[in-house]
Amino acid sequence: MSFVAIDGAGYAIGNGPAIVEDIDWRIGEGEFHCLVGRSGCGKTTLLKLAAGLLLPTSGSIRIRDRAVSEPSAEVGFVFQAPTLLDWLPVIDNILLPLSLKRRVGPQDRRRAEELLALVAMPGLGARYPRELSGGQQSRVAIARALVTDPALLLFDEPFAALDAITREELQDDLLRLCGRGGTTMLFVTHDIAEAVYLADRVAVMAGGRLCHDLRIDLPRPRGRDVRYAPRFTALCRELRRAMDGGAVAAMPLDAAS
Ligand SMILES: Nc1ncnc2c1ncn2[C@@H]1O[C@H](COP(=O)(O)OP(=O)(O)OP(=O)(O)O)[C@@H](O)[C@H]1O
Repeated sequence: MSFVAIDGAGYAIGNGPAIVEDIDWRIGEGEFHCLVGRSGCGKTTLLKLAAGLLLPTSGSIRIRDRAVSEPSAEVGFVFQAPTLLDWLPVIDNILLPLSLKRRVGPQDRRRAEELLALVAMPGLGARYPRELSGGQQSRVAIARALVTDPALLLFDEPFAALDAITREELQDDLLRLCGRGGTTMLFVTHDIAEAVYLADRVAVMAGGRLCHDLRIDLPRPRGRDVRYAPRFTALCRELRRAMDGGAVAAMPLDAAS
């Protein structure tokens, strides 16, 4: 049994054309998968289906063999914009998913402080979002998504608005978080190099369908030097060709696990 199993999933609005169509995809527990594709090809829609924010109009999406029918604490979502609440200090922004459901206690606060340290912002819990850089706000958004200990974490181009250096630092933070194991990640990006650096597997989407998938065989742990390796460039080139329509390959996307 795969951790995430997407079988023939599609989504259309009313009688309109399908926005995503015939998606078959398997994600093994603890794996990091990326989804790349041009603007408007349906990436966000697929992510929303996995989050239970939309329901498929055909096929099915299952997590741990249970159909996804609504948002749940098991699935965290990191959006393109950090969407922090300006009037709450950082620590309360991180605790928000818990405080919306129940009273938070000292143990929750300790956990939030730990998460802040994990995203390289130790001791900054009393600051307000307006006192943070864009990169720091993104880090807080990641900590907030982790506070419920989700089994699956979904990212919708979370670093798109950041400068290249900050982006690389956040990618390294994310790899460090993955190194802790446990959380399965599905990450949407326009950026091919970002996908290759982060992922165990990358799927390419075009016109609402998955048209190519590639296992990333770069060794882990990955550090900055990997970006200059010939294999890294070759993998980026293959994905670029697929995005240009130059390669169509084996589907469905079956995780080895
Ligand atoms: N609620 C909606 N009503 C009508 N059309 C929609 C709706 N949501 C998405 N679409 C259309 O579906 C297509 C896919 O949208 P989606 O946001 O999933 O693409 P995307 O690949 O994430 O794009 P981007 O990379 O620009 O964020 C787009 O053409 C979009 O206009």
